[in-house]
Amino acid sequence: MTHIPGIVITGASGRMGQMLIKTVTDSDQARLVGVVERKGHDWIGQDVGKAMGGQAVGVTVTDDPLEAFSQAQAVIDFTAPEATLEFAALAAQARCVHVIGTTGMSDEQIAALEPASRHAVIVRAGNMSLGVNLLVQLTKKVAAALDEDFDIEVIEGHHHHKVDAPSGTALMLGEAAAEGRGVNLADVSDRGRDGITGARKRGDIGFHAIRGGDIVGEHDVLFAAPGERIVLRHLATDRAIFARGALKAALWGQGKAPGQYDMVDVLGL
Ligand SMILES: NC(=O)C1=CN([C@@H]2O[C@H](COP(=O)(O)OP(=O)(O)OC[C@H]3O[C@@H](n4cnc5c(N)ncnc54)[C@H](O)[C@@H]3O)[C@@H](O)[C@H]2O)C=CC1
Ligand SMILES: O=C(O)C1=N[C@H](C(=O)O)C[C@H](O)C1
Repeated sequence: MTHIPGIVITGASGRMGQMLIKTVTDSDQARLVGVVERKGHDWIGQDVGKAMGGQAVGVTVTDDPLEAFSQAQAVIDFTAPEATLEFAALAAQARCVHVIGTTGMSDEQIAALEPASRHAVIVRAGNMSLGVNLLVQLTKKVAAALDEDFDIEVIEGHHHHKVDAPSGTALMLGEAAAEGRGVNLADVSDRGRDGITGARKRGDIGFHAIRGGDIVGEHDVLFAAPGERIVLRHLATDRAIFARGALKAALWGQGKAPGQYDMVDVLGL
């Protein structure tokens, strides 16, 4: 009989947490074995199906991540940077695949994942959807084909609850554009202009963030030259695309060598 991996979802009550719980419980390729919320949350101790307003699913929400991880083969984590760092150490201790969707991590926080990745598989991406990861590849290609006559701007839109900007996806797209051009993103990044900024610097990659209503996630990469413009666009209309990608990553990571991977590895793009 094929082994069906047990999955823990962190940030159970969040927008992505609830979508992930639904995706895993609906799947016949994985089992939901644990759900974690932060200490003091009113879901702790409740059956997560009931807490979500539906039928009981036989999994109780806990604030003890290590206890939950020790029953599992993978942890899917869409929470917040500090929580994700704590979960990385615990997932490594439990030898679970750690799928990280959390965005807004600083360079130092990303570097701090390294010790955990010596003991366990980490799959991290600012966007787990097939469409965006394909767009990343296209952005790299287009940027490599065009010279600096084409100004590159990344424009993103999200719901009014989002706490980080630019989005993780915008940064992935900016990195891809910089890589295609053969430059360092840090050297050319220009974020959110305001005031008398002076004329646009040739070669810069600009970032702009819109926040409003219930926008799930929208990303444009604009290549603008005198006389013509190219726009590469991804529109997310359903968070299920991120949850499906994350579950795919959790299954893909089973039996892989410890290390850090991304969705390009998972999807073979
Ligand atoms: N990579 C991707 O494809 C995607 C990434 N995201 C990212 O996922 C993250 C979460 O997004 P949302 O679900 O919209 O946010 P949210 O605010 O709805 O949910 C976050 C959840 O994490 C929980 N949490 C925070 N600290 C915790 C801790 N120490 N222990 C346990 N739980 C903790 C909160 O209580 C909350 O339930 C964000 O960083 C967002 O940018 C969101 C969608 C797609
Ligand atoms: O916070 C969100 O909602 C999203 N976050 C990710 C990001 O920062 O790019 C992915 C997606 O766009 C939704």
